[in-house]
Amino acid sequence: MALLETRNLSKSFGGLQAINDVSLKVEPNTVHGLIGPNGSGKSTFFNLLTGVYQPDAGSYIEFNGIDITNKPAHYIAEQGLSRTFQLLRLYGELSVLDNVMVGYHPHTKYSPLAPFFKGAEVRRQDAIVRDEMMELLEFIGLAEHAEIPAAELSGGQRRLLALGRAIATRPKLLLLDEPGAGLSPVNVDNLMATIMTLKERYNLTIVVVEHILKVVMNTCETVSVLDHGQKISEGTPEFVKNDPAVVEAYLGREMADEEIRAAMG
Ligand SMILES: Nc1ncnc2c1ncn2[C@@H]1O[C@H](COP(=O)(O)OP(=O)(O)OP(=O)(O)O)[C@@H](O)[C@H]1O
Repeated sequence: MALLETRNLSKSFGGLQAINDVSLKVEPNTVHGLIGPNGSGKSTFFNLLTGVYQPDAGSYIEFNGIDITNKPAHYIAEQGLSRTFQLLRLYGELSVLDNVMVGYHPHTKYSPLAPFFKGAEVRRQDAIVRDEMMELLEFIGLAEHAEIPAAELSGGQRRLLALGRAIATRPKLLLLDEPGAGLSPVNVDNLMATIMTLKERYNLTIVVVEHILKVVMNTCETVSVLDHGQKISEGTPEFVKNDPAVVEAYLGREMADEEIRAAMG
């Protein structure tokens, strides 16, 4: 059974059909890419999945066997659907460790005030959470920076931290919104490796929107392509890369032939 399924998903803003009748399935424990030219509807698609936007009538979204159409964002997040943002939202003054602890917080069983009345049980839980979060920081390569304020991290490290914080919420499905944007080529390679490691370690399913097609081609089992809000192609990276409809969609945006080939290469 698919972990996520949309059926006839549509969203219009006034006269503009930003998402047009998109049906797709995301299989569990896969990395699923979502690509398309600028303005093709990728962000809108994420916003529909996470309950930021309400879809048009006739749309249906199912996650983990539950109908999440028109459900509020907090309910959808509680079901285990989590996302990272293009714009980072880190707590700069908090330590790196505290930033991932914040992500974990909904899972702790005691009240947020409990640390002020630390009993033995609370201290025990604190220690367990700390150990788990340190392990997560090890995985994303930030353990040695655990105690410094997040604001002191480099751009690439902050992106890793944002990823770590999303994973700390223990999602079943993680939506990554352009994780590679602004990264150096070396960091892009690290990011790809990190995505794959985290997927295995935390048994995640990942949907990734990414303009750096190398990331999509190297990490995704399946790729869906949007153009003008419609799904125009879907399949393995190899299939999509060679699909004339996809090349056409990018060319239609006046991208030179060599450029698209190089980007997809
Ligand atoms: N809140 C909104 N109100 C009106 N129009 C919107 C809104 N959000 C998105 N749109 C429009 O919907 C279309 C799809 O935009 P969207 O941001 O989803 O595309 P995208 O594929 O994520 O683009 P990019 O790759 O540039 O981030 C665009 O024409 C955009 O202007």
